Amino acid sequence: MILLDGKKLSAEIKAELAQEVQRMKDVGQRPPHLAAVLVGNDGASETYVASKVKRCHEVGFESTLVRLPENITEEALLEEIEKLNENPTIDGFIVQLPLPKHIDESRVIQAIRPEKDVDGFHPINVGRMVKGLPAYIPATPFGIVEMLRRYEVPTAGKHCVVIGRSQIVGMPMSILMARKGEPGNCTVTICHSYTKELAAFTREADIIVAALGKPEFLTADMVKEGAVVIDVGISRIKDDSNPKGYVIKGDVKFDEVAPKASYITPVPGGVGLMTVVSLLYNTLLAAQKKIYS
Ligand SMILES: Nc1nc(=O)c2c([nH]1)NC[C@@H]1CN(c3ccc(C(=O)N[C@@H](CCC(=O)O)C(=O)O)cc3)C=[N+]21
Repeated sequence: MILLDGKKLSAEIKAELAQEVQRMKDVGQRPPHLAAVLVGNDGASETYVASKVKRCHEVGFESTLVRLPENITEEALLEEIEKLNENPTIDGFIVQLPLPKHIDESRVIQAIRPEKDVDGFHPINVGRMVKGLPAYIPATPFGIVEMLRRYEVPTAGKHCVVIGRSQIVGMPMSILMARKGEPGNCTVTICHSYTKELAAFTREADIIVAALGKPEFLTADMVKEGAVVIDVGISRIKDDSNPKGYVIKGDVKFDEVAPKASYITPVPGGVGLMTVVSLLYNTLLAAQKKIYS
């Protein structure tokens, strides 16, 4: 079993980004600048956004955190987005999800200028990705593909089963694994809440991407010997014996699945860390106008 080590890989990628930022500064260019919009004060969202800001500084990017109150109106949020769209010193920005229930997420995402949509959630970027045109690839699937690439995990001709069909992970992940190229060239099955006999699919899978958001859902009996197992889950489970008051659990029952897997990602220390560096990478592409020239 080989551990797909997100900590090690993300550190490598951060070093590459830092070097590129230094090169930009050396030729008199300003560093890439990422902004994050955080509405309300959900604990997990606070942690993720704080981590994004921290990583920016580690590689020499500028970052701006736009904090807005939980009760902000949709119109006022759209005005904030328009300011970021128009601000020439900001290369890319994200609106942290989920948003409060009274706000239409889809409308907010569509208000982001595609050139600055470093999350890759705008329909223009989704459409471009599906068509194989230059596009920002959503950070979590991008990070997973980068892990498979750097560990040289063979994917061509393999059966990849993606559990979950979310707009931010399952859907783009399926498209990336099926598309021409390496990693890619997979036969892909998308499983979701209406799938009958889900275990019959996962037991056939050479590669499993668990992105359904149910802690320790994938157990050893659901996995073929030698499968590649990618765990996208991050659930906070209350645990008073832990100083933080919670522990993080993935969608995979790691201890029992790991001995059967050829490659597996841990949680924490796996996909989540790759997500953050992929967002930085997209911001670098934005600053260098590599997607939209
Ligand atoms: N507009 C938007 N874009 C996102 O990219 C986005 C989002 N909204 N909403 C929520 C999800 C989740 N997400 C994570 C980022 C980092 C870790 C991460 O760094 N995880 C660490 C530590 C986890 C912890 O300690 O809480 C690890 O897995 O080792 C996890 C998950 C980005 N998301």
